[in-house]
Amino acid sequence: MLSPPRRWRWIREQPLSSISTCLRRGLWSRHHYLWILLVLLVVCIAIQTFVAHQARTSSSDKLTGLPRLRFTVNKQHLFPTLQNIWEGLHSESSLAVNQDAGLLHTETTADPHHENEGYGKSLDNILWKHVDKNISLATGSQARKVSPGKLLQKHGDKPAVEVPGSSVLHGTRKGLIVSTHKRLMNTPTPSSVSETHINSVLTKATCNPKFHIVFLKTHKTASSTILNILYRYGESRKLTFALPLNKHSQLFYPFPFTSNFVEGVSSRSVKEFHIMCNHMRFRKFEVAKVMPKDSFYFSILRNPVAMMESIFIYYRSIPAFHKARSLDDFLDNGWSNYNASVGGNHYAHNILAFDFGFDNNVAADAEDLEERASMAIAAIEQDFHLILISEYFDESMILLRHALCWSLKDVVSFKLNSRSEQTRHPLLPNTAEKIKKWNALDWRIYLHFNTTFWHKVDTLIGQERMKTEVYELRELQGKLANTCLKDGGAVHPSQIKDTGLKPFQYGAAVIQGYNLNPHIDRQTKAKCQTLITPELQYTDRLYTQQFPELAAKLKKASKVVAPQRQHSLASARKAHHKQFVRHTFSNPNNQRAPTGSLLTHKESNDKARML
Ligand SMILES: Nc1ncnc2c1ncn2[C@@H]1O[C@H](COP(=O)(O)OS(=O)(=O)O)[C@@H](OP(=O)(O)O)[C@H]1O
Repeated sequence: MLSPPRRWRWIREQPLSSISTCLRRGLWSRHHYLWILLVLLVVCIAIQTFVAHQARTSSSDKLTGLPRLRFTVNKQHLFPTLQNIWEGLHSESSLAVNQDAGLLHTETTADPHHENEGYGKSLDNILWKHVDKNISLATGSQARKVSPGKLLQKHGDKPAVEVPGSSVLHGTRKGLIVSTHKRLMNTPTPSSVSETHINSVLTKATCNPKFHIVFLKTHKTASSTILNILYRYGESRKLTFALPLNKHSQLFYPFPFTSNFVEGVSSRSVKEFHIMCNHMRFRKFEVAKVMPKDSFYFSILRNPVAMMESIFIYYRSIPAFHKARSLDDFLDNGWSNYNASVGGNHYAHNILAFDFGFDNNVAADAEDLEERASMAIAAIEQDFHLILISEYFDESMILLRHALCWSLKDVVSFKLNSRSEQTRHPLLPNTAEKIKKWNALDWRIYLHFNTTFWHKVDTLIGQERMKTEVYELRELQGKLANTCLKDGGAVHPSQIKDTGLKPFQYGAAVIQGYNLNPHIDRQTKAKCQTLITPELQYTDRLYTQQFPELAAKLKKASKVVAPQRQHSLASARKAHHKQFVRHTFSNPNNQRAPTGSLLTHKESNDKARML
């Protein structure tokens, strides 16, 4: 062993050419601690670089759908989504939540819907490619251009329908104080989830599109436009609809819904229904017999003031309105003109409450009005995941698309079932107040859900994001109108060239429709046509696709009746319907059915007029 001074000398005397010698020299030099620090520094930098690289890789994995984890980890469990939160909050127990989430996950990977997704997408792509082409053409001066505003009324800052009293309504946009509110605070709603959590969900989330859906189609609330969205979504993905028995257009409204109103239930010919969306008088326990447990329930409400103006024109022929010279005349003599036990009169009084399955006959000064309103609101909160607002249709679509985990393109639409200006009647200043009083139950329900709607917007989406998405949606709709429509907007029914696309006309209303742009190719035309196909024709088509044999039988039956009667189709259905209803309502359990005509306004009329 060399002593330290001799060791330094020996190292210094070694040739510098060798690296090991160099290192040894450094380490054994008097500044060797500096070398140790340098090495530690290099190691630290290397570790940091490695960690940063790993983080980048994993975040890009999340964005691309976690490809590395896909086969081993359930994404839903990694990042709770907006959709999960909605479901979770409405499930009856945490156990149920877990079961449902598991169910959804299994179905999402195993369901033919997902295998078929490409089918729908490829057809959609044809349309969207065409739209994009049109946009680039539209930048040239020759192109027809339609602003989003021409096709759809702008909402948000301005009410969709200017009715006296709408300022009152807009005053309540956020600031509702309904006596029922406190009581309902304990009801779990999506709004009770913290905003921070939701925002983090919105930025990180991946989610699975929902396709088990129940839409309660309320009256005169823009529900036909939503029906069209659901029909298109389902048809392009080959989903199964819970359609009315015997090719009816409605689920035997106004009778309280019963599971055997649905085609394929009694015969057990349909294994699973994906979407239920035709008019019905809601009864949750009966709907639940038909629809999967994890179904998403939603509906739409409209300001009862604007709604009543629409109803008065559309259902002008119901007994309650018969004698009235005007809406004011009816409202001034409401109770003397209105007999609740006469068929069809339910349209005239608290129709929203009626459609949701409640007793609609309550006076504004009734002692139990507040209690009944609270109960109705609590029941709706319990049964429905989301309640949309017609006045804010575009905002509603954004909320819906997030809840269902759908794309923006999935919720584009053209306004359907809209009256021409000539059949709209401006209301006198105090008429709005009279309507609120006459429909006191509906008014309370509407106020409550108008508030929860905006609360959801604030907590789940945020005002800024909502504005951006509404803008994008309107842009898309404008572009779609440029591609699909002749003259870019709705026309008087007499101007509709293709009679198969003419909407059903009823009462004193003139319901507008659309003409297709004649300069589009066949495939694009087929796709555009789905956007403007009215409710009755589309329901007919889906029934024929889903039940070809039954549809053929019904067609044959109607041909037999045809020579005897002009109104062949309606008559055949009427016979089937009467027989069915007699059978169904001879059961004492179904005695809740209201009296009056067995057929609804749409069904009792001559469909041949329109088909
Ligand atoms: N996108 C959009 N935004 C706002 N409002 C809309 C939209 N689509 C339809 N509508 C209006 O909704 C009314 C028709 O409602 P429904 O389709 O539910 O009627 S029906 O009960 O099925 O007959 C009807 O109202 P009125 O025109 O006042 O009668 C339509 O104009």
